[in-house]
Amino acid sequence: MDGTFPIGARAVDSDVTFLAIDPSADAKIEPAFAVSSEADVAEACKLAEAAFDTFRETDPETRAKFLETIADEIEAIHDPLVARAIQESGLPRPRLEGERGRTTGQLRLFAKHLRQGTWASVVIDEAQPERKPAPRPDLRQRRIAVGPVAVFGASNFPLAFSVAGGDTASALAAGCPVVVKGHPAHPGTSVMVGKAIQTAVAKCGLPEGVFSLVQGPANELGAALVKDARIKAVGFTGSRGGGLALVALAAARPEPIPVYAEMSSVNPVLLFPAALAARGEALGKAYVGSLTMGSGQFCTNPGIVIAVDGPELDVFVEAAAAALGEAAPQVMLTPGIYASYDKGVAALAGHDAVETVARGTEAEGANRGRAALFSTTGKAFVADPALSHEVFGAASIIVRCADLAEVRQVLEQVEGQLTITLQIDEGDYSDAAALVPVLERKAGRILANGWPTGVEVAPAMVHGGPFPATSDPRTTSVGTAAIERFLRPVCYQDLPDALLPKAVKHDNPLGLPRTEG
Ligand SMILES: NC(=O)C1=CN([C@@H]2O[C@H](COP(=O)(O)OP(=O)(O)OC[C@H]3O[C@@H](n4cnc5c(N)ncnc54)[C@H](OP(=O)(O)O)[C@@H]3O)[C@@H](O)[C@H]2O)C=CC1
Ligand SMILES: O=C(O)CCC(=O)C(=O)O
Repeated sequence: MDGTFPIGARAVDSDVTFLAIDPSADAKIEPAFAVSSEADVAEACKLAEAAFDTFRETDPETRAKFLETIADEIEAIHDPLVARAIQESGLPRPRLEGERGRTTGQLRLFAKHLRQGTWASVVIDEAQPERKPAPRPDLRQRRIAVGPVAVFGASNFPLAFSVAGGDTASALAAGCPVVVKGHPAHPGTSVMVGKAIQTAVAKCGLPEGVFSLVQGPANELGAALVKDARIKAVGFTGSRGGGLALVALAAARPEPIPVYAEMSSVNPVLLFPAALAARGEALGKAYVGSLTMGSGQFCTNPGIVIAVDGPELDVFVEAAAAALGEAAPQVMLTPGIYASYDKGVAALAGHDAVETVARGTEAEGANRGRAALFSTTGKAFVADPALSHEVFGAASIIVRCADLAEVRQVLEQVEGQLTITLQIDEGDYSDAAALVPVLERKAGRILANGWPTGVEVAPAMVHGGPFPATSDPRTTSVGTAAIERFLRPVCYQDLPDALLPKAVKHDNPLGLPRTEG
């Protein structure tokens, strides 16, 4: 691996460099990576703009093959890629092996989706020249790519939400050239994947500007990318502060653009009485499994448990406390993320209305997050909105409510969420049904008798939700529906067939599914 980054077909170097940090050893690691300049950002955007009209009009089969070629190229570097990602993220091998599979799997899923063709949403309203009192014109609608897209790699998924992650896969599938701002926590992983995409662009004979990667440790770089007039949409996963900063930058441009930011979620879990009575102990253990997985560094992490107080809840809490008390500390992604976790845990531990129920075992070594379990009352939770804020890591708070009416009150207090989980048995169905309208208002995904971590990449998935889970609740960043963020409709009225794009020509040469009006 060298320290250059791909801009179009070139490998770009610089005298200004930065090093990755191995969070496990708390040490800087070689090699040095070139820091991209604002001129590199401008060059990447210029190439992306130049590539746009050709790339967006490639037929779906060409883009499907391109996505599959990216997946093949990533698979070809599996061993060194996973090894480098382990070093840069502190995440364990099985997790990163799985994440590599998820990354190539979602690229191939988008290839399949492109071949199915529904994404183009072709609608044909044939002309009705004889219609009275006025004839109807011939109207043909399809969706086209919005333009070059900026994607911000996420720190917590160095593969599946990073350079070739869901945002990039969906934007490329839509026909949008992509400029990625790599996360500075994993520059080596980013460069390896970036070069795999660069190779796939060349192998598929596509214009070089279809993909570029910029990276560096200062956020001015990302800001320059969002401000570049050639960028037409942004995909982001990270902090609420970071996401909102990008939303503000995009809105302040002379031409404002959409930012699809996935930010902050505490993913409430509701324990209903019959389920608690039947399997409180098993639920307590399983909850800690979901909470501590990956050191809790998932935006789907179950950060709040809500239940009616009583002896059945005590059984759950005791089982959870016992399991969490044995949880070994795990390396967190970056020293900064570890420090902010520690600060968040200390704030909860010092809160007058919060009891510390259990802590994981003592941490030895740097950047190790010690799991933390807290509890509070429904009343205290409703009185202090700070108790519902995300602490990114393996920390969670159990909210003990007086009755189901207070459960509802607590639920109304929480902000928009990616997920809400119900633990229910048949005896709970009528209580749960009464809450469904609240759940729908609050979350993008409602699940029963499972745990929110481990998002399925599938056509029906919604990985989104009302603010602050995302900046735009109308879409998803996981699953094939993510392509819709990067498409817009165009209507062709009475255009002669010779001028119509293939997608809406009279003889349908691409064989795309059509809705006839
Ligand atoms: N809910 C979730 O899914 C996640 C939440 N987080 C939260 O984010 C915290 C920090 O983690 P991190 O992953 O670094 O997330 P950040 O939001 O800080 O950073 C993500 C990316 O956005 C860029 N960025 C951030 N702020 C700006 C800005 N003002 N202008 C331009 N670019 C910006 C960063 O660049 P640069 O590094 O150069 O600043 C980085 O490339 C965690 O402690 C956690 O609380 C993190 C990951 C996932
Ligand atoms: O739980 C998952 O699989 C996905 C979580 C996620 O999207 C995130 O942490 O950013």
